[in-house]
Amino acid sequence: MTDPAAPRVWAVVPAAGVGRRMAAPVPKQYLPLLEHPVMDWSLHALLMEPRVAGAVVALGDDDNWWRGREALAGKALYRVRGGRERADSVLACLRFLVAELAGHDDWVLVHDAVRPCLTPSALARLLDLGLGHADGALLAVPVRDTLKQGGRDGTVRHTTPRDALWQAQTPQLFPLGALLNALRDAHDQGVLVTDEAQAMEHAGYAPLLVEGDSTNLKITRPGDLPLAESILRARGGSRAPEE
Ligand SMILES: Nc1ccn([C@@H]2O[C@H](COP(=O)(O)OP(=O)(O)OP(=O)(O)O)[C@@H](O)[C@H]2O)c(=O)n1
Ligand SMILES: C[C@](O)(CO)[C@H](O)COP(=O)(O)O
Repeated sequence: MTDPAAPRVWAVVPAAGVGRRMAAPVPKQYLPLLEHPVMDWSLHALLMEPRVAGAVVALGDDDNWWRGREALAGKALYRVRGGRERADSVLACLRFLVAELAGHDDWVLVHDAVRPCLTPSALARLLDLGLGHADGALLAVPVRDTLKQGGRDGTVRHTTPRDALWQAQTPQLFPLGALLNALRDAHDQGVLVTDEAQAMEHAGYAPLLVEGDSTNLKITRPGDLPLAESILRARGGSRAPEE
């Protein structure tokens, strides 16, 4: 039973990329993963969380995943046209929410369509810790490898101290109004942000880092798909996404 006093949370899923680095015949969010499209797993992980009200998905013009879908895991799905950059796709989702669905005090949970291995426990931890933090919060993992700065000639320039470095993941959780303003200002100022937290930082906020786990990988290059499959199989095939 969800807490009636808790803010409403909408999932925002950017899924309009073309997947250049994957070099697959179709954008990677549509590739099969244990007999379901990658993005079904990502959406299912979000929508199974009781505190998530529904999802707005940014899709490309040549999408054929949607096929009139209106729900997944019993929650409402809405679609918008994605933009040139990931940030533009997220902004399109936020504008739709403000115009059509959301209330002023609602929050958004932005999650890459190509992160299919998000666990319910990591998502719950982010919501438990982040919903009370007005600057928002994001899942991240501490950097584990030694980091090298490379030079143009392919040699090491220097080793970067890693003790305070984190690898940002998604979901990233923010108050809807604050994130909309931050992304819109970053766009208007020509600041290309690669995640939502960067836009919020640019606006002067300090999002909370919530430790996730390294299995929440982003499907980016060909080797990532079999890795995601082994992660899901190790969880017992996880809970396959419902229609
Ligand atoms: N204009 C864009 C670019 C990306 N994305 C989405 O943002 C997420 C993370 O982006 P990334 O991994 O970079 O996906 P692509 O942009 O498709 O990959 P590439 O950079 O290799 O082309 C993906 O779910 C992707 O579909 C989006 O909605 N709109
Ligand atoms: C949002 C993100 O997944 C956080 O690590 C990442 O910045 C997306 O980068 P991409 O190049 O758009 O995949």
